[in-house]
Amino acid sequence: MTFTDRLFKTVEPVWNSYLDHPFVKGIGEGTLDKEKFIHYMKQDYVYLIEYSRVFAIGSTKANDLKTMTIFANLLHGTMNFEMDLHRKYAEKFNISNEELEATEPSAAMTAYTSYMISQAQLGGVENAIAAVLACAWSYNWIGKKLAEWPGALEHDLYGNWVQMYSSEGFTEIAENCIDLINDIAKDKSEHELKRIEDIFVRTSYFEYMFWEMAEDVSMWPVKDLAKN
Ligand SMILES: Cc1ncc(CO)c(N)n1
Repeated sequence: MTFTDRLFKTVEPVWNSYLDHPFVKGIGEGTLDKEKFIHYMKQDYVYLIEYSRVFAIGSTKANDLKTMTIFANLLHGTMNFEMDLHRKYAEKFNISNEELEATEPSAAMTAYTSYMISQAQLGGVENAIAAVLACAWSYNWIGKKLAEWPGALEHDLYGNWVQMYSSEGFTEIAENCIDLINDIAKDKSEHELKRIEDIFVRTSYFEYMFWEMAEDVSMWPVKDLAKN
């Protein structure tokens, strides 16, 4: 059993709950309210900007050129392949790239990305890959599941989302992350593996929180008291 086999067994119930989530089901069934999707895409764009920083930290923490290059390629793939999806959706919704980039961050987006960045900064390269793994892997896992749902790939609004996350290009990003953490885990003690596993579990919880934020179109759990 690989380390990622162990990780999947740990989080499988959490990941299965993504497929039951109304937002994810709405994408797969093509029934999602467009306004909820617009909120999600804007939050996800600024999420990916912060998430990209974790790949940059991973390159910094890498102990060899091969690993440094893997993180640099993942950074490039996220900024120039995955984020094009959001820019194309924004164009469809008449949202400029500048407006997209200036999206006000929600509490869930802030908490999730702050956790990933802090974990990556607090540890070695194993923390950086552990921090990003649930993100890339769970989306590819969801994308491939939804691709089997009738009409999901062809839906005129949400089909592109399912196509992206089930695509060969994104599968390569996810598999690069999986291969990297399995390689790094080879010489780690059980204590270290448990610590890395905890980061993966918490980021899997954060993924669910992000779906909740999208479904509820939420920002912060307090009124905008700071805004006069
Ligand atoms: C919140 C979130 N998790 C994972 C991915 C996949 O990169 C994404 N785009 N957004």
